[in-house]
Amino acid sequence: MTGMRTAIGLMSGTSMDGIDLAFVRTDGRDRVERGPSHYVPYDEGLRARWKRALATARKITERRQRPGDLAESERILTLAHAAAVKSFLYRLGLGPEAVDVIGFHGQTVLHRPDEALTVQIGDGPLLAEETGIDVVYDMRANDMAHGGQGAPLIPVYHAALAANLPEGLERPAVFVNIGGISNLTYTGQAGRAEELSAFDSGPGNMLIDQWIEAHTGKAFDKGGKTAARGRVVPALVARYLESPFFSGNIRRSLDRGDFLPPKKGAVSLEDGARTLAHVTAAAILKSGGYLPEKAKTWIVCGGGRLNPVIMAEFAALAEQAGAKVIAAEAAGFDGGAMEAEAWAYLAVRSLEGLPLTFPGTTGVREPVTGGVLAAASR
Ligand SMILES: Nc1ncnc2c1ncn2[C@@H]1O[C@H](COP(=O)(O)OP(=O)(O)OP(=O)(O)O)[C@@H](O)[C@H]1O
Ligand SMILES: CC(=O)N[C@H]1[C@@H]2OC[C@@H](O2)[C@@H](O)[C@@H]1O[C@H](C)C(=O)O
Repeated sequence: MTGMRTAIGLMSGTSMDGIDLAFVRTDGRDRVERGPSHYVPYDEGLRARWKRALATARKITERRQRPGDLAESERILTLAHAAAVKSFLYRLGLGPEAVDVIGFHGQTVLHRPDEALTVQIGDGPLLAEETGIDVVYDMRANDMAHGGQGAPLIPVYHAALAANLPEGLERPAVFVNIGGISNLTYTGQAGRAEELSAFDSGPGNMLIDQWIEAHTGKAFDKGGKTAARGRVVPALVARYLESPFFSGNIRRSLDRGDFLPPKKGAVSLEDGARTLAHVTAAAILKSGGYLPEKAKTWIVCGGGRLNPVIMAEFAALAEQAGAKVIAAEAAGFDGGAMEAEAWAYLAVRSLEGLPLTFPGTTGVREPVTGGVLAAASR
């Protein structure tokens, strides 16, 4: 029988708000025991640094290039992750020997699937040295080398979770992550990886975040309070939904720069926030039309589930389509930790040489494994 391993997954997503950590015991197949999770927010200085890194990274033409101060940012990001791992272990009363492997996502600073170019800053060997734990990192590269779009990678973890969906939940159930960007996973009737159908579905919170920050200096619309005071501006919604991304072409994954917030002054702060919350929900429904079957239940994870206006807009649109929207917690999962859990699971799959991606997830030619191992010297 294949053994279980303990892993910590680390996710610094496109919202660039902080580091999610999760502890998982798994065989990298269908056995998954979810453990505790933790979150370490970035301070304003770091968030500003990652934003500058996105601009600097536009110069990159080959994924190993680190123009300007990107190498320094990579080191700072890695050390922030090492500190987060140490504080997580300290809280759990564990030492590094209790963990077999870390799954390290790093920070995406550039994603151009059409040019087979995806760049995550994050120094795996440095993280292994700092923590004393083996690290699997750079999990998107091998997929791209085999014709995939390098994202999304979470679907194979959704497939493992789908094996344990609660009774009474109407199928098909589709996982939706509403992070900076949103993405969908249809796991198929049997929850088998070969039946997976997954792709990015549109802007998640990133437009709302940028809109709120430009007007108020705050990082996001906490509790959807600003959006709740506004109204939907249909002409603005139409402009977003007319994007060729929604017309069923071949793009399965998005970059932060693929959608931009409205120009300041185009509409009021409140109407902008409300309209963008509607766009987030409408984009999911629109992209959901390309799944093999219509969703009956949408299981929402990611920070967007904490924005009641996004959730209300989504629930209303889903109801018109005969479906229900529930937060991941209502299905027994942790909607905040799911991506970090996935990175722990993927790291174990990588060690096992199991595929991370499939034709139905990233468009890769055939199922491929991925990730690079940086061994710790213990
Ligand atoms: N209490 C809240 N009220 C409203 N919105 C919230 C709340 N908490 C988090 N969010 C939103 O969720 C975002 C963070 O979501 P999440 O951590 O899932 O994104 P991510 O993992 O960085 O992105 P991705 O999944 O695209 O990589 C925040 O930037 C904010 O927009
Ligand atoms: C290139 C990149 O970092 N993509 C992210 C982003 O954030 C959400 C969506 O776009 C998803 O495709 C992906 O992250 C998740 C964790 C994934 O790969 O499954």
